[in-house]
Amino acid sequence: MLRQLVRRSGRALQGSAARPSSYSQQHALHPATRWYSIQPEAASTSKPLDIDPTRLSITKTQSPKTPKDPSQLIFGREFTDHMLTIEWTQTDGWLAPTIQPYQNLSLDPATCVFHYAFECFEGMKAYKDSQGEIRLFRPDKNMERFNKSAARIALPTFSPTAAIELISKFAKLEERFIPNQRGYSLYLRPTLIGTQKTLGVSAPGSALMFVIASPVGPYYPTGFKAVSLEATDYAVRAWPGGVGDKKLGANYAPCIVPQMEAAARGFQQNLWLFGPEEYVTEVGTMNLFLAIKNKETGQKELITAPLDGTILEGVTRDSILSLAREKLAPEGWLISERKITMKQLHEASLDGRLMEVFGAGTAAIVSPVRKISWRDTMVDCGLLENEESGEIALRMKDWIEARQYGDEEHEWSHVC
Ligand SMILES: Cc1ncc(COP(=O)(O)O)c(C=O)c1O
Repeated sequence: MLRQLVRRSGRALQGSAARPSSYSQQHALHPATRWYSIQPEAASTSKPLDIDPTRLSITKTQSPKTPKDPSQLIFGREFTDHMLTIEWTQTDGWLAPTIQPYQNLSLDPATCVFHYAFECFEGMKAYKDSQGEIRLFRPDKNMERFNKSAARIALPTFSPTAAIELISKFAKLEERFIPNQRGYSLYLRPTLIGTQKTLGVSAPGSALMFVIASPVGPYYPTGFKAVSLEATDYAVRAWPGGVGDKKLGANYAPCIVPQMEAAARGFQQNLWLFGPEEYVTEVGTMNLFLAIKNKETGQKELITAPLDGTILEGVTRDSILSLAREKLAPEGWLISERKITMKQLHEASLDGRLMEVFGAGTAAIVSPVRKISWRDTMVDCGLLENEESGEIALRMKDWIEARQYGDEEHEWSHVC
């Protein structure tokens, strides 16, 4: 693959003209962001092409795998037979997409992704409904976030609808890997890397988007298991003006040591706090929700941190907020995107006003929290001893799954 890439990049650098494409003529590149438009050479050539699904070529594997027994699946260890790849060069734009047998990438050691972390990714899922149709859940949100991440690190942006069309074809091709049971799905990992061979620190002149797929089972195979968190006060995941709100690989490696430290003390995840106020931001790789009763009025409030640049704009977070506004607000709940400090959370717990706490993300949908270790205190998050989840987390999981598996026909569900 790399040989092809280098050959194409070489030709591109000699200034070959953009190929005509009816798709590309109809669909302009994703609105050029500030970050995209500062790539000087890209701006000076004829208009590079957007991703064009009509140019897709498919090469099927000669040695198809037998899908693993669903009960044996471990998250992210098993992969399907094929991968979707789309190369990009500064001059030609996005080249013809291919679906080809799953294989190693071969990249020169000087490739910029290895040195300066030109990498961003997405995490999304395809589900099989009761009719056997394959459905993506809110892929438009993932592609919107993918473009924002790419633009921030000078990687090329693309048409979200074109990418969704290709990912849909890819997911459908791999449908035999998606078990026909509730809780199972195909985890899709769109990834974009800078592939230019250079130690110079500059915008990559070539890139590769690839999508791989991994069949996954229920996060909690035997039902919810509430987790315990350790509040991390010695390391910061994200800060205003930083890139913590983008899904860059470079954001994840530095989180592992605090995670390991929490694990060494017996906690499943760490809770990221921010600033001297110790605002509660995210938990591990999930957004965080709290259900609290107001001290004076007793009004129930569902709270999550605001999108101020220090948290990832989770698709699940957005889905929960939307469902809460649709279904909980009429029951009298206040739905808030606002800051809350660890001290306020602790006070609510001591007063018996903290009803429940849960993480939210694509992998688990919701992850109930039993307790949080903070300074020398263990903060109780409102679950009874024999309870593994609060009511809101349970209801959210049911509502979201109904839309993921197409039990409830909804615009969030994209039939492939
Ligand atoms: C840091 C972080 N926060 C939150 C989330 C949840 O986002 P989503 O709901 O889109 O999976 C993720 C998921 O990958 C994440 O990595």
